[in-house]
Amino acid sequence: MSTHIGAERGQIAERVLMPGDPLRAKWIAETFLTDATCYSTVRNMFGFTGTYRGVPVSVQGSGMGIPSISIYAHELINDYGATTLVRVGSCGALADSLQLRDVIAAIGASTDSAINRQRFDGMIDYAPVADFGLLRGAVDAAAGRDIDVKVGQVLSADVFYTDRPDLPERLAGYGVLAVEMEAAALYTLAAKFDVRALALLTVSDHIVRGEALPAADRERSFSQMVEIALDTVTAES
Ligand SMILES: O=P(O)(O)O[C@H]1O[C@H](CO)[C@@H](O)[C@H]1O
Ligand SMILES: O=c1cc[nH]c(=O)[nH]1
Repeated sequence: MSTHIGAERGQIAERVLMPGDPLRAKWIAETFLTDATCYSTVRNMFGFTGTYRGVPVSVQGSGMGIPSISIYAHELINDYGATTLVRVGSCGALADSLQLRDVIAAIGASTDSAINRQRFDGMIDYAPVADFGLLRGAVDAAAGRDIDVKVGQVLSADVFYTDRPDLPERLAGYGVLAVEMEAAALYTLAAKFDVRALALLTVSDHIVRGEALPAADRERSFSQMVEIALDTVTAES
């Protein structure tokens, strides 16, 4: 096992879906995968492997925030050989055009995290971006299911209860659709280790309008996003 995942090498598929919520991981495995088995309960950050249309797929909870997803993505890639990581998360909408339950494919992720300032000595504003093949695959998969996926940039915020709500709202004026807390780290680590990553997000609340879905819906109702993710990761097999 690795430091934070209780699986043997070979128990985790090359294709991994990564919800922040470990109970969303359980719901995805039980609802969408065939013959899913749980390979890790360490810290209750559940991981499952099964098949989707005959292709091995794993689902690993990432936890909330950049430090947590960085640990799981690092170990999935370096200890278990994961090559395709698709985050399936929730987000808070900034753009007026977005409605609750809309699905976003994050083409890039701005962040207020210092991870890349540290990495590049504060000299470079690194731009974490999605893998283009996965992004195109997700757009095609959504079209095949008649789902209107919104492609755009998101903010990966370090702080959920921010003292500076003016900053995300200002970013909305620069095309940032929504706020979540992990994509920038996932994209950066995927680039560092030469693997593929994409963040798909479902709008669970609207930050500007003050609308929100309940916790049970965030855990167990984002079927469209999950189906797009599964179609995408299994498209080339
Ligand atoms: O629903 P998940 O995937 O956890 O994603 C979003 O929800 C959490 C905050 O409530 C953060 O992790 C944010 O990125
Ligand atoms: O990070 C997040 C996720 C959902 N909603 C928010 O407002 N922020």
